[in-house]
This record gives sequence, structure tokens and C-alpha cells, in this order.
Amino acid sequence: MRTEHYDVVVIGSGSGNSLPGEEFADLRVAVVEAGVFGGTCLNNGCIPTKMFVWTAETANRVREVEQFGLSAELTDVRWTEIRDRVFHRIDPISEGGARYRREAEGTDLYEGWARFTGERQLDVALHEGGTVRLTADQVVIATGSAPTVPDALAPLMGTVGHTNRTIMRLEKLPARMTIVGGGVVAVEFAHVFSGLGVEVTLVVRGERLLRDLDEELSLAFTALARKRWDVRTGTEVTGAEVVGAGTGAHLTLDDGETLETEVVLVATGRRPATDGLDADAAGVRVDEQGFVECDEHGRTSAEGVWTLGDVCDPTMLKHVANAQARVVFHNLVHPEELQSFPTVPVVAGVFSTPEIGTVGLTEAQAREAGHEVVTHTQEYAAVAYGWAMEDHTGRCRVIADADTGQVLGGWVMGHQAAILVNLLGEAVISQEPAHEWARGRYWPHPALSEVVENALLGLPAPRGTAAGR
Ligand SMILES: Cc1cc2nc3c(=O)[nH]c(=O)nc-3n(C[C@H](O)[C@H](O)[C@H](O)COP(=O)(O)OP(=O)(O)OC[C@H]3O[C@@H](n4cnc5c(N)ncnc54)[C@H](O)[C@@H]3O)c2cc1C
Ligand SMILES: NC(=O)c1ccc[n+]([C@@H]2O[C@H](COP(=O)([O-])OP(=O)(O)OC[C@H]3O[C@@H](n4cnc5c(N)ncnc54)[C@H](O)[C@@H]3O)[C@@H](O)[C@H]2O)c1
Repeated sequence: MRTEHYDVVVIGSGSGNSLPGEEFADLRVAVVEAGVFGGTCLNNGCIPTKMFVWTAETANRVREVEQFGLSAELTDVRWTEIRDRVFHRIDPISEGGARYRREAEGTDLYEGWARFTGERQLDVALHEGGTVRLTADQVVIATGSAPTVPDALAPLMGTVGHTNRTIMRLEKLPARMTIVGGGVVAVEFAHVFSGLGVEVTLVVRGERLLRDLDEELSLAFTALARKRWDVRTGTEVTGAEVVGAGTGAHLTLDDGETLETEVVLVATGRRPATDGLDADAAGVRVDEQGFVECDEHGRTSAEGVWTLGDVCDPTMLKHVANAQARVVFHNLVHPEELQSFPTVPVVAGVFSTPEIGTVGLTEAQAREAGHEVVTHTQEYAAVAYGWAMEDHTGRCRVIADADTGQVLGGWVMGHQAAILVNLLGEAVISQEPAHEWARGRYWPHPALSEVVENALLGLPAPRGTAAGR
């Protein structure tokens, strides 16, 4: 077997591909990729989904103009054109990235599946045939995560059953789609396809959508979702079969009903991609959920083996993976001055309808952490820009410590929520009492950011202050 030695081998070309040019200039580096070059975010995650999300939102906007004294009609949804606009932009980026890695001096790309066969030693089963053995001074595990498919839905995969990897490349837009799962992937795609005119049914095991989020948010979002989509909570799929020579499916539900649908999207969560990696062989410890264990510097249990991104971090967010990549690639070449993964609270967006932004602790987590909690909710409808938008559902909720007034977390649900929540994030990071932080800066009037300003100012004064006593 051919063997090659490198200074660094990176497994996974998502965030693992963001190698620092200058600092790595003198290193011999190999990137191994088993799937599409560029990873999930570029090819079948964040970026294409948001291109579809914006399109769906634009379609929804057209449907809602009447209230403003305007008339417009959405007369056509040209799926092929929508799909091709997205992938004619993305595919060349992926192909260009792969070409660059193949051709650039100092880096090599191996296209195939990597598995550990020893300490800092990997065998790559190449797509072109054959196996190459790679050894390295340092290895980075950046294998990301992969969608899970419950056994009951397995018979549909490859025909009418899809995951995020294939759903955006459908040949034609179906009239009806069933989405199984109630998490982020499910509600983003429900927004996309319903916005484009598809009748969407969600089959959700739990009692509400987005149940990992603050309970009040999850309940409010679920109530709104029921008005747009057929949401079957407390329901599981127990069986599935392809019908009509591959043109549809019958799903058997645990309440005895049979759902007839054209296309099924499985959105039942993601698993860290450690199956088939044989991490054991390298002395890399993996926890019982499959995540690679690591310390705050990205070091695994094996000397010289590092990790970053979804494979080691249950938040499974791209900005988190990118931040970790910056740390790990610094640490690889600066062992004497190790950096740590950021510890600031994570902000996140859910790009559905309505959009959601979250940061920090939920109310339940804040109580569990021992805080006496105060909260305030500010409606979009009560600020000037909300009036302009005729918004009746948007809101921002702040969760703070009753004694100190420090913001512990919060969320925004409504137009541009994922941007607005960054302001709340700044308030959390500041560790200042909410009122002081809000009063310590200007807020452009009458921008939507007044929702966040008023949410902070609406909190009761902290007990420790004269005003709060
Ligand atoms: C539909 C969807 C939408 C999303 N939207 C957002 C969003 O809006 N915002 C956000 O922050 N996050 C979003 N995410 C999450 C985001 O995509 C991930 O957090 C991010 O891509 C993780 O990056 P990574 O580098 O850890 O893994 P990946 O980008 O998944 O890269 C890992 C790579 O490793 C390869 N690989 C795995 N095992 C092996 C092996 N043994 N040998 C060789 N190669 C291997 C895989 O093929 C893959 O290309 C979304 C995810 C999905 C599924
Ligand atoms: N905007 C974003 O930042 C964004 C967008 C998409 C995905 N992501 C990331 O990707 C990750 C995965 O998202 P996801 O939506 O796939 O997972 P998730 O964990 O958010 O949701 C999975 C859903 O599937 C349900 N489920 C699990 N097993 C099931 C089964 N056997 N039968 C029926 N239902 C089942 C769960 O109850 C849950 O409702 C998330 O952690 C998220 O961070 C982020």
C-alpha cells in the first residue's frame, strides 16, 4: 500500500478546510474528504437553505401585500429556475475549492473515506479505487455530522425519502410533502416548501416544535406553525412504503392513520460523524453519543490529534465550528501559546417563518443554574417599526438575574430576529445590569432594534439597586 507522510492531515473539508495560508505555508498538509468538497454548510446546509429561505419569504411577502393597500399576485413558482440559481452558484465554489486544494503547493486532497488504523495513521479508501495510508505529525478530526434516518423511514430512502442532502435538488416541486421531525431543519424546510406553494405536513414526536428552545418560544412558534402547516404533534411514523411506482409514499402513523404524500423529508436529527472512523485505533475517545471528546483547546485524548466542529460540539452550528477551526489551526503551530474555544454564549438563528434568534440561557436553564429569574417580553406591535410592518406576532423576551439585573439570555421571534438577537448577545456578554447597558448607548429611532431596547428597559430594576429595593 502506498504511504504518505504529512505535517498535518485534516479529515473533513467543511470548517476543516479553512487552513490559515501564511502560518501553514511551510507545512505539508493533506485534506481528506469522503463526500462533496466544502462540507455541509456550503453544499447542503446553511448557505443553500438560506437562499431558498429568502425566496420563500419573498413569495410570502407577495401574499401579504393586500393589507398595505397594494395588490399583487404570485402567479408562478419556477422551481427549476429557483433550484438552479442556488446550485449554479454553490457547485462551482465547491468544485473550485477542491481544485485549489489539489493544485496548491503544499496541500493535497484525498477523495475517499478515512479511518484510523493506528496512532496518527489513517487508511483512505479512495473513490478512484485503491487505498492510501497517511501518517502525520498532527491530525485534525473535522468530520462533522450526518443526518439520522429512523428504521421506519428507511424503505423510502433513495426514492421519495430525502434528507437535507437531496431535498433541495428535487426534479420537480411536489404538491404535498411530509416532514418528519420538529427541530431546526424541519421548520426551516417547512417554511421553504410551504412558501413555494407546497402543502406541508409535519409529523412531530414531541408535543411542540423546537422543544430545545425556551419553552415560551417553542409554544409560541408551535401555535403560529399550526396556522401555516398541518402539524401533527405527539405522533410517530411506524411504517412507510413507496407507492405509485416511486411517485409517492404511504406513512403509517402510531394513531392508526395513513398519510398519503409525494415526498418525505426526514429531519430527525444529526449524529456526529464518527461511525466508521475507528477512532479507537488512534486512541481517540468518543462519548456515548458519538462525539469526539476534547478539551478547550481542541485536543483529543490522543497526542497530536485535534478536533473541531459538529463532530465534537453538540451545538452543531457553523459559526461555532469556524471559531473552533481558528483556535485549532492556531494551536497546531503555536503549542507554546495555546488558545481556547470561545466561552461567550452562543447566538443562533432559525430561519423559518417567523425567524428566530436565541442567545444564552433559557428560563428553565437559568433557574436550574440557581438564578432567581426576571423576564420581560416586548412585542414588535408596540414599537414604531412594528406598526409600519403591521406585525402582530413578533416579540423579544429577555431573561435576567433578579438580583444583579444581568442578562442571562433571551430570544427574538419575528422579522430579522437572527440579527436583532446579536444585540441581546452583546448585553449578555457585557455582564452589566440590563438597564445600564441599554441606557449606555443610542438606539436608532425608529428601527426595529427598539424591540430589544424596550425589552431590556422593561425588566424590573435589579434588587441590589435603590430603584429595585
Ligand atoms: C439543513 C441544514 C441547515 C443548516 N443551517 C445552518 C445555519 O443557518 N447556520 C448555522 O450556523 N449552521 C447551520 N447548519 C449547521 C452547519 O451546517 C454545521 O454546523 C457545519 O456545517 C459543521 O461544520 P463541520 O466542519 O463541523 O462539518 P461539515 O461541514 O459537515 O464537514 C465535515 C466533512 O467531513 C466529511 N467526512 C466525514 N467523515 C469522513 C471520513 N471518515 N473521511 C473523510 N471525510 C469525512 C464529510 O463528508 C463532510 O464534508 C445547518 C445544517 C443543516 C443540515
Ligand atoms: N439555522 C441554523 O443554525 C440551523 C439550521 C439547520 C440545522 N442546524 C443544526 O443542525 C442540527 C440538526 O438539526 P435537526 O433539525 O436535524 O435536529 P434537531 O435535533 O434540532 O431536531 C430533531 C427532531 O427530530 C425528532 N426526532 C428524533 N428522532 C426521531 C424519531 N426517531 N422519530 C421522530 N422524530 C424524531 C426530535 O424530537 C426533534 O424534534 C441542529 O443541532 C442545528 O444546530 C442549524
